[in-house]
Amino acid sequence: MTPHLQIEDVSVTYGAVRALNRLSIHAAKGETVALIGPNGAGKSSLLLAIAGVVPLRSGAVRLEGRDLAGQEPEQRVGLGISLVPETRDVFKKLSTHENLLIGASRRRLTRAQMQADADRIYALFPRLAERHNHMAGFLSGGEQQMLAIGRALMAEPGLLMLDEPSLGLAPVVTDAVYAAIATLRDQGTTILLVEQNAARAFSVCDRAYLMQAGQVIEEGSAETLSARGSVESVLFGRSAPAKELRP
Ligand SMILES: Nc1ncnc2c1ncn2[C@@H]1O[C@H](COP(=O)(O)OP(=O)(O)OP(=O)(O)O)[C@@H](O)[C@H]1O
Repeated sequence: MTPHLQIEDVSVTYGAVRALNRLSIHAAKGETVALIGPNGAGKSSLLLAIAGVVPLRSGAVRLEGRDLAGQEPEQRVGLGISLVPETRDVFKKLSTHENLLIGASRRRLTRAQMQADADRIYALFPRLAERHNHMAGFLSGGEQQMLAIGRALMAEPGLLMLDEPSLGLAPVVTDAVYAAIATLRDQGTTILLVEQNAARAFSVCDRAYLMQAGQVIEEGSAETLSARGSVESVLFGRSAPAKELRP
């Protein structure tokens, strides 16, 4: 069966820096796939390349078999690809609700449809409902992360890419964000999740790739990778008891 997303032999360079080196991964429709690796492994570059924000030096990005070469980032959003970057960009001077509506601006919706979609986001993140009228710039870091995810969801993506969604968040806020990710997974969204917090990623993913220096060095289920102690050696250059990394 054709994978939902297929990355074939992709290389990305920034001048003399090679961020991705002939990397290949795939995700089936509805699968949640984690990308785990240390700083500089190329995780963000991979998401940016899929979103069309950074160009490929070689290789191909395919969505449901279709080569996305030449598709601009906006066109890729139209094809169902949404990226929530590490910077969790929100329009700071607009309200929470306005930020959500902007997320749906490419879809031709009536006001009632837009409100219904926003209500679904509020159900996913009740905290945003409480803050619907607040200016986004005054939200906490965790609320801004929820809003960035909510805005991406308003585009109704088939493929949602999340770059370090737990970064800098308190554990209780991370719990809320991961509960939402689990709900999206259960609803059948294909998710590509970049995390340094392997235990969190393993709590929701079907499969993970371990990345280092722009390449995949191992792939498998959370159980397999935990049992092998692979994550510790990739992230910290050492081996540790597998149970430490179980969620
Ligand atoms: N805009 C850029 N210009 C030059 N080099 C870059 C740029 N962005 C990333 N790099 C380099 O590309 C390599 C991969 O970086 P990337 O941010 O994709 O890794 P990462 O795994 O996401 O790391 P992090 O967790 O720190 O974000 C690194 O060597 C990084 O310094």
